[in-house]
Amino acid sequence: MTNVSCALTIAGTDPSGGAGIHADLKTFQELKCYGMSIITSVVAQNTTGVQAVHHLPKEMISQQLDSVLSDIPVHAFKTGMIANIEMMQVIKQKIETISAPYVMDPVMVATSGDALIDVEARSYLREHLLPLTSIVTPNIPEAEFITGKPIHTITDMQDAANEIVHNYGAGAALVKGGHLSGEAIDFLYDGETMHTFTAKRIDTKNTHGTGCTYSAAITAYLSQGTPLPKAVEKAKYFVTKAIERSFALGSGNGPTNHFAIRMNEVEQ
Ligand SMILES: Nc1ncnc2c1ncn2[C@@H]1O[C@H](COP(=O)(O)OP(=O)(O)OP(=O)(O)O)[C@@H](O)[C@H]1O
Ligand SMILES: Cc1ncc(CO)c(N)n1
Repeated sequence: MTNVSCALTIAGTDPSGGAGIHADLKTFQELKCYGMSIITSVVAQNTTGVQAVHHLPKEMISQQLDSVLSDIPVHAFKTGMIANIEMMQVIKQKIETISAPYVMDPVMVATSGDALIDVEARSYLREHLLPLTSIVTPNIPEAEFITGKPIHTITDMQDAANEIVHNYGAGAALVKGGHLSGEAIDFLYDGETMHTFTAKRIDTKNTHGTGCTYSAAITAYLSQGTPLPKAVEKAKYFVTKAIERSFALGSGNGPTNHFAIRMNEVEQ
């Protein structure tokens, strides 16, 4: 027996290394988890956008899940890009058997603006997967889709978090303010308390994969037994450092820096 924490991500790929499965595994590694991954779609993308997408057959997604679940414990897991309803149905069936925290990043559109999931799959995600979550981490446009209401203010964000838990059945909702101006404020509503996480806004265009990195960090901390609000607090610190020290790589939105905290430690 070993006491390592095992974290699993179910998501699409990013060959340029900044988002999706790649961001998730790098984050798991930095936060000292044993990382595992189920690939849903192979995405040809980079810092400028998405060039092509190839979806894996649902049978292959199912088989990857069987390979992991029949062999290795999962202490927390996350989902990211799940492109269509067929995939969602298979994933739903499998994850219902996992008794570990479930973090959903309700990925719909990439930082570049490219759509990553079918329009009709958005509603399936909301109706069938959201009620299974321990926490969902929508950005503003995703929270607007889930609630069907526009979000312009901090009060709108808090109302959305509340509604996503009470009306749509999420275990908890973290509504992220990356798309608003001013401080980078996120609200976590866990069914009882509205928690606020604030960081200074960093003046950078290098935000490719911030949502993936943040939700992967939450998953990592939950897999290690950290309680939810503390897991989000620590993940917010991690993602803020990763943005602060992001890489000016590529000609579009550069990637976050998954070893920013380690670099800090080295320099101090
Ligand atoms: N410029 C910034 N400075 C500081 N924090 C930021 C900045 N942009 C985003 N954040 C923070 O990064 C985290 C991810 O939020 P964001 O809203 O960007 O997610 P997202 O849109 O899902 O990401 P992605 O671009 O990967 O889809 C949140 O904690 C948000 O507050
Ligand atoms: C595979 C994948 N998942 C999520 C995002 C959102 O950043 C992305 N760009 N690519």
